[in-house]
This record gives sequence, structure tokens and C-alpha cells, in this order.
Amino acid sequence: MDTTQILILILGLLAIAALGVGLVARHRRSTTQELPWEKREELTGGEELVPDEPASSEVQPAETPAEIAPEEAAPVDAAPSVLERPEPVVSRMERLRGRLASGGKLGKALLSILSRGDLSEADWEELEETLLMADVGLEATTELMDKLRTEIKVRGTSDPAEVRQILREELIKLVDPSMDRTLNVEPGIGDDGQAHPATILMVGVNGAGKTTTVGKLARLLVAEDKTVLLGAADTFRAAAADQLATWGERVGVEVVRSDREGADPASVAFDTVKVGREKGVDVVIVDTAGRLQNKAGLMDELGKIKRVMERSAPIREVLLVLDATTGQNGMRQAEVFAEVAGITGIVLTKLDGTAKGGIVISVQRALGVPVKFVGLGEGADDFAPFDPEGFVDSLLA
Ligand SMILES: Nc1nc2c(ncn2[C@@H]2O[C@H](COP(=O)(O)OP(=O)(O)OP(=O)(O)O)[C@@H](O)[C@H]2O)c(=O)[nH]1
Repeated sequence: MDTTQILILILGLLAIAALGVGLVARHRRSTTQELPWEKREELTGGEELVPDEPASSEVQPAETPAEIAPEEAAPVDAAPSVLERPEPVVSRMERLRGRLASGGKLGKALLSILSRGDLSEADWEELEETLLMADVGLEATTELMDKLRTEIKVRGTSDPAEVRQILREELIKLVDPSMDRTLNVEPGIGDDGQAHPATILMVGVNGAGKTTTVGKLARLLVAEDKTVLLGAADTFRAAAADQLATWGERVGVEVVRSDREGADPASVAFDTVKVGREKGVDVVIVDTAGRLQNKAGLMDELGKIKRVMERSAPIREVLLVLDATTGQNGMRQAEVFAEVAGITGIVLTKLDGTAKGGIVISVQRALGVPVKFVGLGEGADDFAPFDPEGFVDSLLA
């Protein structure tokens, strides 16, 4: 064999080998295309394979529940495909009871002192300190101590069940179940004979959880079959309007807002009530910035908002949103707001994160208005009407 023949033979062998490899590869490819994806992965060692056809991106649009999607409540901002159904009020009150009063820490501390029997002055001082630490306030603490001293002496008891009963009765008196805690959301009839929505103005310092509370309150009202419109009059903080829009979208509630950052909050508040009237909603809730720059400035801002809102419909509620964890500092802010805004109720937020449940008692006493709602967590429905007896029972749980 000469060199040329050897060369031809080698080339021939190489060609046969290449044909063989090609056939095996083709066979492997056709096998993987017929296999389920997990089998293909085994075969390819996890190497990504391009499916023959693109995966179907079709998502069945879920039915919008008719009972929570009033026709007129198509949100101005993009509507989500599915509306949430907020939790009914009764069920949330039961669910959240355990979060009130931080698992009864205060109650346990009080009961352990009172059950010692034949209490010394040092015991009474310890009791006083415990109450003050829990933000019950000096006046209410003194009053409670006097009542307990008398009752325990008169009944001559240290029996834990009896002591608990005495403490329960006295605490309930302090929280005052006689205060009217209903939210006035009755629509009214204007001078022109037309129905107008009940309007609620939310006030409080930034960071108290005001915007979150507006969203949560809207959900609570939707759960009660009310139609709601929100007004983003916190034009100072641009994100507040977006935050409100997100809350609203989830439950089919529209938000009136200004396109311009720093716009006049009173003009947004006015528009909100006007739109609410035109749309015939039951309740309008207006969020405000509540910058506590100084008392006069705050008075000007809130005074103007109130005046323009009342041109279209009387304000039914002015709710002060207060962070329960801020102690005495929060109380001072509350007093300023109460003075300038004429509040009708208090919403205590973040009551889940504090053992200082005594603020319920002190803030009501200081401002003379009831705690109407409490925020008990970050969840959208972690918000409920305040129930004095349930609160005291949680304290003593
Ligand atoms: N644990 C708990 N967190 C809450 C509660 N209410 C509000 N928050 C949280 O507090 C934070 C502040 O709430 P926002 O509503 O955003 O308050 P902000 O925007 O700082 O200020 P304003 O809306 O102006 O009051 C958020 O992370 C909320 O989730 C509550 O009741 N419990």
C-alpha cells in the first residue's frame, strides 16, 4: 500500500466514525424531547433544554367576587385581577384577642403582688411602679390603688380568684365601657336634599402608622359591606399616595390623589369629598400628613382641610392615630392634635408590640375621647374595634 492509499483508508475510517457519533446524538436528542422534564434533566445532567413549544403563559382570570366588587368601585389606578375579601370584624376580634396586652404580662405582675396577702407598703409601691411602667398614668394609677386598698381591706381577702375579680372590675371601670366607641358612618342628607357620604379625617404624626391605618380601616368597612373612597391628602410624603393606592386596589377602593408632589392637601381633601358625593360612596376617608412642625402651622393646615371638606359634607369623625409604643412623648403629641383638630376618637396602633397597654387608660383620660380601634400587627386585617372588657380579660389572661 502506498502513502496515498493509506491516507484514503484513514479518511474513510474517520468519515464512518463521524457518521456513527452523529446518529447516536440524534437518537439522544429525539429521546429527550419525548421524555417528561424531570427525566430529561436526568439525561442531560440538569443542562437547560429549550422546550419544543413555549410554556403556556395563559392564566385563568379568577372570578371577581360580586359581593365585594361594587360596580362603581373600579379603581382609578390599575385594578388587580382578584379582589381580596377582608376578614369579618367578629372573627378578627377573636383572632386578635391574644395579641392584646402582650400575653397578659401586666395582669400577671399585678395579680402576683395582690395575691401575696397582708400587703406591706413595699408591696403597694411595687404595684404602683408596675402600673406606671405600663403607661397607666399617675392619676389613674392613684385612683386604682385607692380602690384596690379599700376593696381588699373590706373583703379581707388574698384569695387569687377573688383578687382577680376585684382587679378586673376596677380595671374595666378605668377603661370605661360607657364611652361611645361606635364609628359614625351614617350617610347624611345635604342642604340640597342630596345624600352625602360620611367623612372621616385621619390625623397624627408621621410614623404612627396613619397611612397603614387608613388602608386597614377601609378594609374593615368593606368587610361591613360599605363602599369607600380614600383621599391621599398627605401630599408631603410622595410614597403615601402610592401606599394608599396599593391598599385600595386590593379591595376595590379608589384613591383620589394629586399628580403634583407637595400639592395643597386641602384641595385633595376637597376633591375627595366631592368625588365621593358624585359616586355615591358610603364613606370617605382622608389621610393627612400631620407634620408637627409647630402648633400654629398644624392648626392652619388641619383647619383648612376641615373647612373645605365641610363645604361638601359634615365631617363625622376625626380619628387620631397614635403609636402605643411611644409612651409619654406620644401622649404630648396626642394632646396637641386633640387641641387643634377636635378629635372624636383614637386609634392605637402597634398595641401588639408593647406590654404598655396602660396607654389605653391614660390617653382616654387625657383627651376625653374613646379609643375606637386598635392595630394589632402588620397583617392587613390585624385591626379591630376596641372592646374594653376583652382588653381587660386579655390583661388578666
Ligand atoms: N406591629 C404593628 N405594626 C404596625 C401597626 N400599624 C402600623 N404598623 C407598621 O408601622 C409602620 C409605619 O406605618 P405607616 O403607615 O407606613 O406609617 P408611616 O408611613 O411611617 O407614617 P404615617 O402613615 O404618616 O403615620 C409600617 O411598617 C406598618 O406596617 C400595628 O398595629 N402593629
